[in-house]
Amino acid sequence: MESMMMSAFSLNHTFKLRPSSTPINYRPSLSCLRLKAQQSGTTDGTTTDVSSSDSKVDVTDFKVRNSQEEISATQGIKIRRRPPTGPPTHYVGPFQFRLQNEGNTPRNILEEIVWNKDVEVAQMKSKKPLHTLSKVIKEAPPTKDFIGALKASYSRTGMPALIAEVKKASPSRGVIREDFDPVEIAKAYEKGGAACLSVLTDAKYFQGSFENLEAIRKSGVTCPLLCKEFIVDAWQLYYARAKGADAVLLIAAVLQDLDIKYMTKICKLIGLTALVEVHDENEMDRILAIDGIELIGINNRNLETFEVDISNTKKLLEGERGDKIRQKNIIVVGESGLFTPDDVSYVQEAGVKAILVGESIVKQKDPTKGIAELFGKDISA
Ligand SMILES: O=C(O)c1ccccc1NCC(=O)[C@H](O)[C@H](O)COP(=O)(O)O
Repeated sequence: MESMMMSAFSLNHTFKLRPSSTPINYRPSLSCLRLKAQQSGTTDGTTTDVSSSDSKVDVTDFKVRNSQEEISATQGIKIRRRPPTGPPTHYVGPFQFRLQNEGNTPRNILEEIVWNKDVEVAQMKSKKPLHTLSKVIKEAPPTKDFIGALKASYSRTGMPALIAEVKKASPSRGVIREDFDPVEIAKAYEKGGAACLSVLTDAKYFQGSFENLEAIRKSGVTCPLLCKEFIVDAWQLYYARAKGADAVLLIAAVLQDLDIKYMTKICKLIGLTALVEVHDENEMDRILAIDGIELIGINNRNLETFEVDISNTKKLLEGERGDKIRQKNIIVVGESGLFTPDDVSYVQEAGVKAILVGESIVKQKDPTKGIAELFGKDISA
């Protein structure tokens, strides 16, 4: 079973589910590929071309999507990874219309981001297939120790290690910093004592880019870099690594348990640290049940509603969950909505060893000073 799943990531397996006119956002996900291989009777995950009969394809595709929804439901995942009913198309003469309905309209911003990402990744993948990325990665310098940097900073300062976010804009805040120079900001963060940096690479919703990530990596900044993306496909892990990332974000609200399990394995294989992000008790319990997780982020922002509440970090670290985290030696990162030294103390008392901060420091004219203000002291020395 295990080898079959790993082989689903391999390049040589192309899945031809529909004729080429099919919208790309209906390509099967990582998990779909696994199911597909099972359903077509292959034991090694290799391709079965089922395109010879369209109706057979539609039924299989429908079953696969339904199975995925069932798995997500049993895990309490509300985010639908792609539009469940597909975009209905209507033709009037030469014109094609798409009508909005419950099945093809995202329910919230996170769902919208993920649906867009699915399309974007399919396009990027066709331009840079995995074998090309594998070659780049083989030649690339080794990654930097993300967790090591967090631990070293915590020991040095006695305060949560800072993952400082290079963030120009966001869906909840719009443009946060107009005069945005990613390299300058990254250098200012490093000077101010940041242990690691988080670089947003999503263009559509955050005005970020992989060019920013690459530019920061090549600028002489030595902090380990987190590629802050919406990962929906294992290919993105290779892409992030090829572009200079040392760590990636895996969002539990989006990914099923098995995806998280195998993506963290791939991360280890290619030298990346996985920061697994949770927002509620159910997501925390799911992640604590997976072996090998070393770094968990608790997001204080509800990505479906934008509501920010830093007591979320405390809530998820109380009682048995906190005990389990300590037993497993997992480092916890408090994420979002941290603006003052009191906020930092609050999440530190709750049990975090690191914090991920964007808005409050990136919007300061001098982000180096912004860090000192956030901590209430200079943490650079
Ligand atoms: O920031 C948003 O509006 C947002 C919306 C939808 C999905 C993700 C979003 N943000 C990602 C983050 O969690 C933050 O960038 C990060 O934790 C830093 O938060 P902050 O310090 O509040 O800028």
